[in-house]
Amino acid sequence: MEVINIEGLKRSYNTKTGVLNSKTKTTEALKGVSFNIKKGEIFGLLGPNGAGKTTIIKILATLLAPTSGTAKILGFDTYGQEKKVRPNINFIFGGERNLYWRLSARDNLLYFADLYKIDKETREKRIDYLLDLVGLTGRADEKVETYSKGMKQKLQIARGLINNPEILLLDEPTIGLDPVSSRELRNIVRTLAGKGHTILLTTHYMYEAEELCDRIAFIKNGEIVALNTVSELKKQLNQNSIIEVKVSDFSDDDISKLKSMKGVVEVSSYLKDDINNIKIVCETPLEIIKLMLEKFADKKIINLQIREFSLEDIYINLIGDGHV
Ligand SMILES: Nc1ncnc2c1ncn2[C@@H]1O[C@H](COP(=O)(O)OP(=O)(O)OP(=O)(O)O)[C@@H](O)[C@H]1O
Repeated sequence: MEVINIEGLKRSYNTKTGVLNSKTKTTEALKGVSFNIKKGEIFGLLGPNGAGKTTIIKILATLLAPTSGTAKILGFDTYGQEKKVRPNINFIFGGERNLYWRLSARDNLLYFADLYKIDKETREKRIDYLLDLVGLTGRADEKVETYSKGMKQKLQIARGLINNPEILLLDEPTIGLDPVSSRELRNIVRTLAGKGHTILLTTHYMYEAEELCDRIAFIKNGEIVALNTVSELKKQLNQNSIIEVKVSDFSDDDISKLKSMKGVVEVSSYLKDDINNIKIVCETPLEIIKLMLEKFADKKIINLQIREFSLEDIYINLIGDGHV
């Protein structure tokens, strides 16, 4: 069952430039975006700064009107049917400061529960459940100002779940968090999806998207350039493999020799601690390795591995200069 339907979504921003003789500049942040998300899915929006990801989240969150096209949640238009949409959603923008720092976690949640007019009995049970879900039960009655960044972000997640929303919109949920806190948050997101919540998230962390997302849309300059599961995206890229080699005493001439070997598509390298770190994109990795060991028998190969394309390789291929 699809719970989010986006169809031909466009959004422009008009900004005035200059003070005297000011001119209006129009930015087309979304140029006709369409996609659907199924119930219980974790869907990732990936793309460079300014691609339009937050604009999509804001339109879905009923905070921004589209210029044209539609964004629907559970069949209700996020522009025009806001009152039908809002009880079913909630949103969290990474690093936002809309918690009350002088209040405890529990009192913050009580306050937000009040805004949603949640009855007393449900409210208390839900708050206990959410504090437990995000691992804050032990500190629930301490003031938020004494919390670490990770704890505040976990409380944001609890805040975002206070109305038990079917759909949760997360804009860079783990920004600025340490690896342990990020992992804990990812586990919470996974648990939520397991319970049937649908999650749309943006992130600049490729491993996060790779680990969490059922499907990913890459967005660039306000347009979707690819949309699929990670494994399908990898298949679509091409049939090549990557060989990574660490070798000492490798000259520019040797790199040129590598590049001219049959079956080699692309070679890139960088020097660190006097060791050449070489990445070879090729069609037949085993043959290339055999040839390399023959041609460069006098070189000291420290490490050699064949690996599959990562999401980061796909990102660079789609969003960057077309290379990997
Ligand atoms: N309030 C605004 N006024 C004018 N232009 C805006 C406004 N908000 C966003 N834009 C422009 O719209 C485009 C898309 O911005 P958006 O914030 O959606 O990108 P993003 O993909 O979320 O970027 P980031 O990864 O940096 O958060 C950018 O060119 C941005 O400058």
